Amino acid sequence: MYQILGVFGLFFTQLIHMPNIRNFSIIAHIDHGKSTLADRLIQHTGMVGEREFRDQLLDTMDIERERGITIKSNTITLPYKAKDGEQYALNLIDTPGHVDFSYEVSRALASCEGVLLVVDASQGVQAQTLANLYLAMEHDLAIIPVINKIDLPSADVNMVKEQIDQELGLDPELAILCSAKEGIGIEAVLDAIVAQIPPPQGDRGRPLSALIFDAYYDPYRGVIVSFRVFDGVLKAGDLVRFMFHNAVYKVEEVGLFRLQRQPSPELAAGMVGYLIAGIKTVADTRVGDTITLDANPAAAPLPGFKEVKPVVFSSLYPVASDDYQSLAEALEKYKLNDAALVYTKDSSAALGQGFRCGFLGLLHLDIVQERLEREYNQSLIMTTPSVRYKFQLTDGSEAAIDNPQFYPDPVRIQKAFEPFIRAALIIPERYMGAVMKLCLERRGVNSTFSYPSPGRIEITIELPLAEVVFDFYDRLKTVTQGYGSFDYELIDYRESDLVKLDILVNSEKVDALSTIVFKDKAREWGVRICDRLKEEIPRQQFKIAIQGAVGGKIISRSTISAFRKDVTAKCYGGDITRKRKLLEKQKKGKKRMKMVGNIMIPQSAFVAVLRSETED
Ligand SMILES: Nc1nc2c(ncn2[C@@H]2O[C@H](COP(=O)(O)OP(=O)(O)OP(=O)(O)O)[C@@H](O)[C@H]2O)c(=O)[nH]1
Repeated sequence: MYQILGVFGLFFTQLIHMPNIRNFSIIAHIDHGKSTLADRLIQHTGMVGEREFRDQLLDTMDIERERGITIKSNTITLPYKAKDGEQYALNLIDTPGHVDFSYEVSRALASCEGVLLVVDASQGVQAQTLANLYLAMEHDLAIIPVINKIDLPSADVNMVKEQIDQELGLDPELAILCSAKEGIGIEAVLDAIVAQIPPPQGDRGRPLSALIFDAYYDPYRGVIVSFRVFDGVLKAGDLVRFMFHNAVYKVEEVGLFRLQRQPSPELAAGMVGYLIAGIKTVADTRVGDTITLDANPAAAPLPGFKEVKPVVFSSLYPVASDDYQSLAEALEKYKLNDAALVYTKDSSAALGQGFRCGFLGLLHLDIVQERLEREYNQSLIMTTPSVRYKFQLTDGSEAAIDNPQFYPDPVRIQKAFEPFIRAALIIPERYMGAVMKLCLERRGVNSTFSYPSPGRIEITIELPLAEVVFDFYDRLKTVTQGYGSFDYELIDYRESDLVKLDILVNSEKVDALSTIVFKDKAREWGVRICDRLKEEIPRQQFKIAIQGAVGGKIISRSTISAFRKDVTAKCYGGDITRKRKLLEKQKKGKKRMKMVGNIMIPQSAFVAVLRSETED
C-alpha cells in the first residue's frame, strides 16, 4: 500500500503510505470563511510563497472572484509534516456554501473521510451549517468543528460553543478557535485533520475502482477527469474503462492537483487526482461513473451519486438562430463541469430552436447563463423561469408541466397541483413578526417553532416552491437585516388553483414570457410583470402596449411611449471617431436583444420579470 508522490518538491519523490493520506472537505454556511481558511492552509503548508499568494486561491473562475462566492468545488493536495515527524498528503476539496450548490457539496463529501465544519464566531450556527452537517453525517464522516473569525470584535465564542453543543450535538471542547484572516489557529486545524480524520480504506491489490466526481473540457487535452481511487492503482499507459458507457481509453497522464496539475507516475487507493486520456467524446464522461481497468475490471461500479432534482426550469435560446449548433456543443461541454444542469431540446414560436434546462435555483440559473456566455462565447436569451406543476386531466391522464407553453387547455384540467417545500428558517427572535408576515404573504402553512438556543428561533414552515425560488431569500435577508438563514427540501405536490398568465406585446402573445401562477395572485403578477417589462424594454419609435391576460381577458397593462433614440445627437462638432464608438456601443447592445414581432426585447427582460425589486 504505497503511493508514490512527486508532490514534495520538484526533484523529490517520496513514498506516502495510505495511513498518511487524509481526504477532507471544508463545509460551512455561506460567507463563514471556507475559502479564506483554505487559502491559509495552502499558505501554511508552503504551497505558495508570499509573492504568488492572492486571496481565494482555489476560486479559479472569474465569476467566483468577482462575486466573492465559491461555485465549484476544487481540489488540492497539500504536503504536511505533522508533529509526529511524519509526512502527510492532505487532499482538500473546497466546496460552495450557497444552497443552490449543495449538490457539489454532497459529491465532494463522497470522496472524503472527514470535514472541517466552519462556524462564524459572530453569526453562529446558521441553516446551511445544519444542512451541511447532516450531509456529512449521511456520509459517516469525522466532523471537526472550527470557530472562525475570532478576531472580530463581535465574536462570541461562548455563544457559538453553546450552539455547537445544543444545535449540532458536537463536543464544543473539540472546536478549534481560528481566524483564517489573521492566520490564528491554522496549525491546530492541520494537526486536528491528521489526528481526527481517519486515513482512507482501500486495497491497492484489488481491481481498480475510481469514482469520477468532476470533469472539465480542455480544448488542447480533451476531457480532464477528477476522481478518487477507492481500490487499485492507475498509471499512465493503462487502458481504462468508463463503466457506464463501456468506453475504453488509453491514459496519457495521471497526476495530482496542486495549484496547477502535477503529473505523477501513479495514483493508488485512497488518493484524489486527475487523468487525461485524449477524450474528445464528451458524453463518455459522466460524473458519478466508475473508472476501472479494461484488462482487470472491478466486479461492479461504485454507488455513484444521487440523481439531481432540478427545481427551476427555463429555456435557453441563441440570440442568432444560426448559433443553435454552437449552443448545443457548448452545453454538452459545460455539463461536464456542472453535473447539476439538465437539459432537453425545446422550441418556441417567438424564439426558435433552443433548450429547456433545469436548475437547482435562481443563482444556479444565473451562473449557468454567465458561464456559457463567458467561457463558451454564447449570446443567449433565457425565458421566464418556472417550477414544475402537475395536472390531472379530464381523460384520466396526468401531465407534469414546467414550460408554460405546454399548459393544458383549461377545459381539460380536472385538478392542478403545485410543489411544496418544508423550509427551516433560523432567525433572531426579534425578527419573528416580520418573517412570519413574509411567510404568510407567500402562502406558508403549518408552521412550528423551536428555540434552539437563547434569543434564536427556528421556524419550520411549508410553502409553495414557486413562492420561494424567486426572491424569498433576498426578502428574508432584507427583513432580518442579514441575520436570517434558510434551507429547504421538497416535500410533496398539493392541489392548487392555477392559471396561465400570458403577456402580449403590441397585441402579440410572446410565448416565452408566459407564466403559470396561483389564480388569486394572477393580477398582482400581471401588474408586476407589465411594470418590469416597461422598465426593461427600451423605448422605440412607436408606442408599445404591454398587457397581461388570463384566458383572453386583459388583467393588467402598461405603455411605453414612443421615442426616437439618436445616440449620435449629442456628438455635435462632427467628431467622427466618437460617433463611431457610440454606434458601435449601440450595436453591441442590440446583440443582446431579440426581435419579437417588431419589438426588440432585451435579454435581461425574460428573467428580470421575476426578480424582486430590492435587487435593482
Ligand atoms: N474578520 C475576519 N473575516 C474573515 C475571516 N475569515 C473570512 N473572513 C471574511 O469573510 C468573508 C467571507 O469569506 P470566504 O472565505 O469568501 O467565505 P466562504 O465561506 O468561502 O464563502 P462561499 O464560498 O461563498 O460560501 C470574506 O470577506 C473574508 O475576508 C476571519 O477569520 N476574520
